[in-house]
Amino acid sequence: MKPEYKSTTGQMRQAVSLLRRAARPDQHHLGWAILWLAIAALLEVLGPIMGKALIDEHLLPHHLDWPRMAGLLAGVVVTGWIASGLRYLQLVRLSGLAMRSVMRLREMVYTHVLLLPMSFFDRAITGQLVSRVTNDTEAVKSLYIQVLFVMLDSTIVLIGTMCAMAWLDWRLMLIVLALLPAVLLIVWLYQRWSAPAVTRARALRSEINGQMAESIGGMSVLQASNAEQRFGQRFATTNQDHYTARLSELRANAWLLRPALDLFNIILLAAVIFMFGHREMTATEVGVLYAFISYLARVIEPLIQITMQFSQLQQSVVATARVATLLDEGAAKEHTGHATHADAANDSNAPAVAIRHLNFAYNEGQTVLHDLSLDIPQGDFVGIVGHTGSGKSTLLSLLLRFYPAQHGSIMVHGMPLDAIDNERFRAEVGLVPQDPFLLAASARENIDMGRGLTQEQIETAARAAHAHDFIAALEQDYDTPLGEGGSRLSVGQKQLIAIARALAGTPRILLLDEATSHIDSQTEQIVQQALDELRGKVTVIAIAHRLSTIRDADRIIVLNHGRITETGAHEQLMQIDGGLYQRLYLLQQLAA
Ligand SMILES: Nc1ncnc2c1ncn2[C@@H]1O[C@H](COP(=O)(O)OP(=O)(O)OP(=O)(O)O)[C@@H](O)[C@H]1O
Repeated sequence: MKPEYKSTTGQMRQAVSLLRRAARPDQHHLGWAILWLAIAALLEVLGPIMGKALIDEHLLPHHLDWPRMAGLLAGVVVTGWIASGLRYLQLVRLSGLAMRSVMRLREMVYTHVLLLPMSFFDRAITGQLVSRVTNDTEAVKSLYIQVLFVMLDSTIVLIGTMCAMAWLDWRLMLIVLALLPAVLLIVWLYQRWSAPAVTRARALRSEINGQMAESIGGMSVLQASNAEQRFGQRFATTNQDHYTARLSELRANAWLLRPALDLFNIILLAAVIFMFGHREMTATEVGVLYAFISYLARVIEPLIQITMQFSQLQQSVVATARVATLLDEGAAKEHTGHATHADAANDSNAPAVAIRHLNFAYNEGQTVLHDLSLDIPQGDFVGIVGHTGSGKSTLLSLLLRFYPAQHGSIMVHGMPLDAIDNERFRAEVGLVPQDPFLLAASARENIDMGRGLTQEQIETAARAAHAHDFIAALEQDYDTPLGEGGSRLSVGQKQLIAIARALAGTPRILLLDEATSHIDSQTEQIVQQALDELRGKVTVIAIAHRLSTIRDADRIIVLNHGRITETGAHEQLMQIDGGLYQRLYLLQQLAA
């Protein structure tokens, strides 16, 4: 995934639409928050008006009406106090909204990632993806608090204060208003200056996560190839770039934003005092001056608040836009075909797999499979062999619907692959991958994989895979935690668990992608025995590098540069003088 440098407006639009989506169930809170914040702003605006009344009507004319004076003074204090209380409560309300929205957003992102097509993961970098789900969604929370609370609150206070100023002296208010566009100019300049740095800093942080995850994941290879220094240097460069990007962001803040706003504050005060200086001060104008100066702070402060949030706001908008981009990434085609298990089961004469004129390329112009046609009868054991890169795993990926074929067709039990609904398809076809993927969970959970299977189903599958005995010997048998990636098992045992997992779904077709490549001959025999017991009941399609494992297959398919060059049983293929299979087999015999 490359960092996307979209326009700020584009990012903002993306971010806002995502925020609205995530906050939809909490929308009513927003209405209430606006109402209470408006009431708080009104109360706050009342303070200087009461202060003005105290000065103009009592202090200057020495009209010492103590009860009314005490009332006005208490009014100034109490309105300010209630306004703060209301504002605090709205902050709590909006923070709750923010956290619930982030929770929803995380769920949305994770569920979406689970549905992405395999082609997406060919490009994706794990660390960056994890960063989207965790860091970026967390940054969205700041966006809620900033946009919803600070911005909303500050805008309401600003509007209230301007109205109160207009009521006191509209000409003075106009002067203040005329000067406000200067703030917008400052903010615009700041944004232009700092936006590229903000985007860059985020992208680099993601890159840092990516590098960390990659290095930790491949630590044994990294250390064994003495690459620590090189990786350390690469990391240091990215880290330095990140530091530089953050620094230019801070520079924009320190050199432009803060000084410009302070200067603006002084200009505004000077303008108001200058206007008063040019007028004949009457006694009543002292109160107005007091109220005006009080209000000026209430104009400047929200403006500073709004502008000071921009740096955080930009970071959050960038993060939110990246989450939105991930959510826009097309999910894998939802297969909702009506061809169910029952339909397929009825067609008992149809081949388990029928492939016609299949062509496939990962990237345009680089065809990996060329015009493949093939029938695999139900219950057959078929081996697929060929050189590295000949397209064996690709063929399996297409049978598993991980990628759509560009030309040609694949039928499973007489049904076009696309027409079978997802759930049935996954139940029908089991996979034992080359590298068994084990969760940091118990043996039971690893076989079950969230399918809600009974203990009996799990045990039957484990027995069929010859995994029951070693699982039963673990201290908590099926409930024993297997460690991260199944670290407490041998490679062969992991493979047997993976076979048990595939068998537990009672598939009618079992795909094995070099399932015996990492295991010793003894374990291989166990796997072989397990597969032999499935013969006739399940259609087995096995990719094999070690040809001894498919020697007894009903049919062996030899792939060469994405084309089927030979097919037949072992004996038949051995008859083809100079044939690829014969050469591969003899080579392996020699090596043994
Ligand atoms: N995700 C991918 N994106 C682009 N090209 C790919 C991808 N996976 C495989 N290829 C290419 O497709 C070709 C066939 O690869 P494939 O993995 O199917 O071969 P294979 O016969 O299974 O090899 P091996 O025996 O080494 O596993 C290779 O040239 C490979 O580089």
